[in-house]
Amino acid sequence: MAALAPPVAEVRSAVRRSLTGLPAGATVLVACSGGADSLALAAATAFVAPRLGLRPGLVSVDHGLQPGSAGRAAEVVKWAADAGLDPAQAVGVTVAGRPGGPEAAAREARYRALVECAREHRAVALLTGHTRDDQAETVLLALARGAGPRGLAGMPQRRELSGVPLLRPLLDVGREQTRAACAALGLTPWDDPHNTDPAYARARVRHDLLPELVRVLGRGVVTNLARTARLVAEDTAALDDLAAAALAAARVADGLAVAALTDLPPAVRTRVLHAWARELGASAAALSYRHVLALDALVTAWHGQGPVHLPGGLCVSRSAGRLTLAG
Ligand SMILES: Nc1ncnc2c1ncn2[C@@H]1O[C@H](COP(=O)(O)OP(=O)(O)OP(=O)(O)O)[C@@H](O)[C@H]1O
Repeated sequence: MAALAPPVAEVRSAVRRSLTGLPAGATVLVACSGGADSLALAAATAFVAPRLGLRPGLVSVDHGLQPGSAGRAAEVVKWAADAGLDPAQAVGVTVAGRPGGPEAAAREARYRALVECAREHRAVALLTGHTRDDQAETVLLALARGAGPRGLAGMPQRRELSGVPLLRPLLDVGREQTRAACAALGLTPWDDPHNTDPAYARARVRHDLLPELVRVLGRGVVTNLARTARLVAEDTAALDDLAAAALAAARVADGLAVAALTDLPPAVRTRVLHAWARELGASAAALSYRHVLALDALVTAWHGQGPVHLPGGLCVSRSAGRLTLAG
């Protein structure tokens, strides 16, 4: 028997680690674009899942934005069905124009369709092919836009999306490995032209910035950026726990007691205010650093200023030593 190619073994091990412990008999669904990362993931899942008593399936979303996209999704699905993935399904979505550009709209439509599919098939996990290189790019982009620790923490290995667990089994695997795994298995991945289009910041980071960083600082850069994300994520989780306890302690019937907030470290206090604003109904996407700073000024730089306006038409004011929702 031919020896197993190391990249294939590496991708399979990563998938095994991610899927171990899921309930036997359950369906796990791979989100596959046909690109090297998600194709390697799908092939590994087709191999590993049945050995763990799980049922592997695949869904490929056709955004309808490029010529031939429906044919490509159909090819992925045909390959998947032959590889034993069931369901193997293509789903078309309509991408509406919206602020943030077509990429943002496509991502939103894609995740909505993927979650619907996962629900329909009662999947216990939806798997995406994000790699260590994607993580490094995410960290660099977050650093450049001043996103703070929440951005620098990058993508988690696991999160919930509208009640569906989303897993990223390849977050510790390099992109080179997924390409090599596809080659070793005789699979021909599709190369998304968007991934090389310099109009997109991520494509510029991928093709210009990261290779330059590797050239200047050495090959460890990608792994080190991904490790930074993991370390920041741990610290951020600890600060979030402290903030949750501080928020509970600051609550009064109609808002928050300023005296309970004043002496908190800024990193905890701003988290308390962010979490409270979210509770009041401000959407995470619309709530900016500027809003949180304005709330913080009601606590730490109080000179009788007027209310703070938050996204969603919310209005917070300070009176009698409390922050309350006005109106
Ligand atoms: N059209 C799609 N249908 C289904 N899943 C998708 C689609 N596009 C992206 N995904 C999922 O989201 C992940 C990240 O996609 P993205 O395009 O950001 O990265 P990528 O590095 O180009 O990945 P890939 O090489 O798998 O296309 C993919 O690995 C895949 O799991």
